[in-house]
Amino acid sequence: MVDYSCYLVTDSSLVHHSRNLVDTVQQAVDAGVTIVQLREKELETGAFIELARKLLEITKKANIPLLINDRVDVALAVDADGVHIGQDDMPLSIARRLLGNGKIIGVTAATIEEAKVAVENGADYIGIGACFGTSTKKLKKIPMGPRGVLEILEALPANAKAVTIGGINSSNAERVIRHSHGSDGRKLEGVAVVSDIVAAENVPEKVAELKQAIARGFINTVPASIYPDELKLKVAQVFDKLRATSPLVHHITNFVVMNDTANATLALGGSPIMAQNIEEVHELGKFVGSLLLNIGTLNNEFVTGMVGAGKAANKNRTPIILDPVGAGASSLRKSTMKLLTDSLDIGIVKGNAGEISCLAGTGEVEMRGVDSVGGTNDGASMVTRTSKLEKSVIAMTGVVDYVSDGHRTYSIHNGHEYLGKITGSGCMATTAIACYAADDLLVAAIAGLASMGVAAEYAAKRSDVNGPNTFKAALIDELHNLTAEKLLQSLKLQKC
Ligand SMILES: Cc1ncc(COP(=O)(O)OP(=O)(O)O)c(N)n1
Ligand SMILES: Cc1nc(C(=O)O)sc1CCOP(=O)(O)O
Repeated sequence: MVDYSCYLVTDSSLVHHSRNLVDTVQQAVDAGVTIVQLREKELETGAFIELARKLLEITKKANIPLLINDRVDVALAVDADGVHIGQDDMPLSIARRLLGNGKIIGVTAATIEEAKVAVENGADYIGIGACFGTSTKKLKKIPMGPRGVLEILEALPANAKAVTIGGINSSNAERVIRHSHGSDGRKLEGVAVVSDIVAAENVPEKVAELKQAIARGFINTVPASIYPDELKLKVAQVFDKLRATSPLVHHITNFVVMNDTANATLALGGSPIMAQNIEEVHELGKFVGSLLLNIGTLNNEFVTGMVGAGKAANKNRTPIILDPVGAGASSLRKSTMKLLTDSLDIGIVKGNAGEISCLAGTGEVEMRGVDSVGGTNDGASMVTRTSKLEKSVIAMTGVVDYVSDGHRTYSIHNGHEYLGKITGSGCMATTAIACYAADDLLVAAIAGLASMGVAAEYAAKRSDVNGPNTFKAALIDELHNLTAEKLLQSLKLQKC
């Protein structure tokens, strides 16, 4: 059985200046890559064969396969373990005739049709790409993201094997593999990586990081169900922990709500930092407990900062909470949401019904500006479906709030109509979720929405509240006055 899980594809033009390609492959193999493909675009045949012989010596000692990119003649000359061919290379049937059945043949596919034809014609595995953008190769098509990879995978027979390639690195490999877990239990065999390994300063460290990320991606545990009373106790526990630890919540958020969300973070017990400049997000990333991305008022600086901070957060395993404000309202917002969900591992997405339906791609709930027009008749199934699709916890706000991790779905029946009469209450709910995100993400999403809902009920009851404006001030006060006991007493939580 071939192990495709950590697949190194070479490119000597990208090798770090401190080594040559042979050293790089030796180090990567020693660190545990499971298969190597020699991919050289500029080498003459003689030099290609010489290099292939050197790499074959390394891979044979480690008992892993060496494949040759495009060049069936070189594979035959050195008796390599097989080839990887693209759509414009030698046809699969001829390559098979020349190499015989004992050799591995991989074929690149960018569409369902290409993948199906390759499998029908006997490809041993499919290289699905490009998953993400890459500077290693000029791409002919827009990257398909993890969702596009899953669509191709699910169209193939259950026993077909596939890896994905294009922009894979140690900070997104876990998400890419996890995202490929299909409804029928199938998944990718692994990920193929060029620059993240060959250009790395420290190859063994990089391969170790990648292997850990890949291993995490393959873990497919179905979480145990939790009864609402047990969950309420967990909410009370995480509230006490929040007050004791005061985690730093990094916001890249819109300027309409920035001040209110910073105050809501402080009132609930977290510590806010608002920073979007790419020059500082990496430095800050080392210290924050969670990263909140809110697309409410977009410009290029915000988007660059979000992607940069998001990648750093994924690398540091810091949870990301996304608020796709008004995602269905314009193409810019929709494409930004797609960019973020495709390129980052998002822990929790919080949105109203319109935003969540836009994320799911169903458009079943319309948007007017940043607001949903109406709701959905079946919020529970909408969040469960979207969570399964996105592999993120989904928190959907409305008259009733719904939270799901794809396996467990709950509804929260707290709040007050004034929440819909002030700007930024949805963004504050996302902030509340981010304050709890150091813990289990399902619990965090419920605790955040519960805190907002219960604080809103206490605020609306106050004698000094006469309308939306006084309510907003009272809401910040009541987030500050919240206690674990109040949450336990007032939280109305149901299992769906
Ligand atoms: C594992 C894997 N998947 C896809 C490719 C791309 O191959 P190809 O289409 O032949 O393009 P080039 O590599 O020749 O640029 C690959 N090499 N490996
Ligand atoms: C060789 C290759 N094939 C692709 C495809 O889409 O078929 S993308 C790609 C380059 C992948 O390089 P990196 O890991 O550095 O992003």
